[in-house]
Amino acid sequence: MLKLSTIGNYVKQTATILSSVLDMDVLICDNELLIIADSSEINNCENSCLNPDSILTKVMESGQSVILESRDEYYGCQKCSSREICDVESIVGVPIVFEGTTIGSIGVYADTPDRKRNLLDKQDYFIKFINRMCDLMIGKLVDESRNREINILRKRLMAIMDTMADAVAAVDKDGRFIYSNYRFKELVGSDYHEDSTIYEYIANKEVEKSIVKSNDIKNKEVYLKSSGEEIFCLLSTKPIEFEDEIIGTVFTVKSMVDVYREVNDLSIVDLPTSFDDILGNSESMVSLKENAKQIADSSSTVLIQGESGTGKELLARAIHNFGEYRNKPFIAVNCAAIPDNLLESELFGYEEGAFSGARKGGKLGKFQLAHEGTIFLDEIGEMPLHLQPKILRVLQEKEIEKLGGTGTIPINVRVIAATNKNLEELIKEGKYREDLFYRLNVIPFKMIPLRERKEDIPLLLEYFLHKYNDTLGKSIKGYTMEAEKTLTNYKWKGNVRELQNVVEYMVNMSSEEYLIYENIPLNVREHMESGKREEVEIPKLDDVLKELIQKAIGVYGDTVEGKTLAAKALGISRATLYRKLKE
Ligand SMILES: Nc1ncnc2c1ncn2[C@@H]1O[C@H](COP(=O)(O)OP(=O)(O)OP(=O)(O)O)[C@@H](O)[C@H]1O
Repeated sequence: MLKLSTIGNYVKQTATILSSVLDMDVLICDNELLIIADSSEINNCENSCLNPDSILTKVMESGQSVILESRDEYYGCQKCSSREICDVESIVGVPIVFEGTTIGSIGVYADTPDRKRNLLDKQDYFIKFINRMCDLMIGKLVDESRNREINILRKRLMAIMDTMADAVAAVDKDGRFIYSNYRFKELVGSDYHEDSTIYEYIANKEVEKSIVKSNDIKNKEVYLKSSGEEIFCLLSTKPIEFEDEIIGTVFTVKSMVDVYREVNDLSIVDLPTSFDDILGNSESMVSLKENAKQIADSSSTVLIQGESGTGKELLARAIHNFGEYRNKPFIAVNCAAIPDNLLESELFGYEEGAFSGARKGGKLGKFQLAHEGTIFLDEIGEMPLHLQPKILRVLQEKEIEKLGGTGTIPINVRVIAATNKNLEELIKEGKYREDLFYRLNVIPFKMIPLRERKEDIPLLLEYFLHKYNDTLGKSIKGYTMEAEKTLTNYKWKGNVRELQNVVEYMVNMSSEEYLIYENIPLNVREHMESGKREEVEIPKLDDVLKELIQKAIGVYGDTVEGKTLAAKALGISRATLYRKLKE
């Protein structure tokens, strides 16, 4: 609700003007009877309230103008305590009405017989004039309230803009700043000053076109000047239109590092692999993990070679997550899974209009997305010959060129490549560049196939049994000796991946307490070296008993006391022990 007190000074000026034009005292109060202005010097009762019996109360209640010809007519004056000292002869009271609601009233007081005559003679003129002044006050009040609303809106908008992660700035037709949010000032840094133009921070022909010709820009890669440096950013613009005229442009700028982070957060399933996930206690595996930990922080290129399913990707992820790279992106690209003609744009990205069907705004490549982190190039042996020099260039120059692009983009990524191919053989066959191989093979790792670390198989069998018990809601206790021996001696061509799949199959097939030989998939059973089931020697019970009793006596001694302790340890009575010894 509009309040007269909001424009207190204007109300006072109005009272003064009315008083001097009409040559009478003027009092203006609001609908709570608070006196906002009083022209009489004697009755300067600002901030005080009117008597509820006053004539202006009546005006407010009725919403009509009132003319009091003599104060004797009005009961409020008759019982007024100031009656003796009051010199008011007659009064004109006019309500101040806004949209049907009385928000205050104006009283004009005649304090001499001449003024009274004047007031009464020209009452119509007086009321008209006072009403006109009321209209002016209402107009002022509406303006004031609109200004307040605009200010509130502006403040809200600025608060919203300042919480935005993107840097936003609005400029006029000359590129001069009208507004820039907190992030924009932060990005530009100490160079920023309000009375500058956008051209001082982004020197780019398209930016000029966007302002002058009101062209939209969508995700254009540009350099933004920031505290004496240049930051690589993504820019979008939108013209500001008002009454069919372009009056400026809004710039939205994102630092490329933020863009990569956002895209990665949204699109990459981060598997928090650690070295503990790489199972294996064999000497070869322990030393491989130790060496890998050693180089986890290094920016040098790593090449992991090994048969399929030996854990190359697992190792790459563990290296990334172990060291300083762990909070940066890990981007995996399977070079064999992407068709040759798409691989280049996938790796390096493309500019808008690079080819027919290219997306508006272009596309970021995997190398850019991996900026400051690790790119895992799986199946690097499948890299087509024509792309090999481009990979070599990233490794050597640390920059990429987008498809259809004109300039180069600096890239800071650690490359981990993996292959199950013999790259040296490929070089001999002319299918692989020797220089690329040596550039990749800076820190080499060779994954050990399962058949060369058979001692790790029981551990893996145990681990995957637990895993699939959990997944499939079963509680199988273990493997029969026959099943375990068969699985341990099998030549795992598909390595851990194959073993894992076999255990999953067996857990699915079993309805017993233990996984048995018959649960093993047929193809594994058929490919056993001997072509028949593994023989498991079962010792005679009496022989086992004999061995255990001899062991216990060996530990506790062949005395009466020793035999008592041995019987206890074996969980049998002393009498049984003596009987067995006798037998
Ligand atoms: N040492 C290991 N401990 C536990 N799981 C492993 C181990 N090695 C491999 N695995 C598992 O085997 C599967 C295959 O592993 P991964 O993809 O890392 O192998 P790879 O050598 O990269 O295979 P490819 O050459 O086919 O890409 C995954 O499910 C992985 O978790």
